[in-house]
Amino acid sequence: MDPDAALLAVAEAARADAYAPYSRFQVGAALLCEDGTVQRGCNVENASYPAGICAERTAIAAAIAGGRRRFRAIAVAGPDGIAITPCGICRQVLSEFSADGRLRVIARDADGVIRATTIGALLPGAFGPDALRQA
Ligand SMILES: O=c1ccn([C@H]2C[C@H](O)[C@@H](CO)O2)c(=O)[nH]1
Ligand SMILES: [Zn+2]
Repeated sequence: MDPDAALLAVAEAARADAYAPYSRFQVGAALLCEDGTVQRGCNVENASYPAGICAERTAIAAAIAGGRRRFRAIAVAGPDGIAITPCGICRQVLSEFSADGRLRVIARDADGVIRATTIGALLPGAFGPDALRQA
């Protein structure tokens, strides 16, 4: 199987773990780490709505907590027929761990076609760790 399709299949499986009783919009993520491991993520909502966290960030947090900080790609999957693209907060968080902006971001478009881009294309001119080092 094509590597993007394989990673997306993990993201699609991860949707089943989503805790999304409020939006009923289940999202799964699969984060390919530089060591070849794949960390799953899913959205985790909360009765206090703003406390909810997206699938992309649960995957990042779990990977970091597991000692992995270098990532190659992330695949994200939502309900069939709906194009998913990481929200602004997730773009910022993903960008923190992709100094060169080359982290690959994979998802299906509304027609189900697999599309890949980079975090640098999704968040050009990102504010990053370098800015704080210069202060
Ligand atoms: O890329 C996305 C977009 C949305 N969501 C979640 C947040 C919320 O729980 C629900 C509806 O926005 O979907 C994600 O996890 N990732
Ligand atoms: Zn998000």
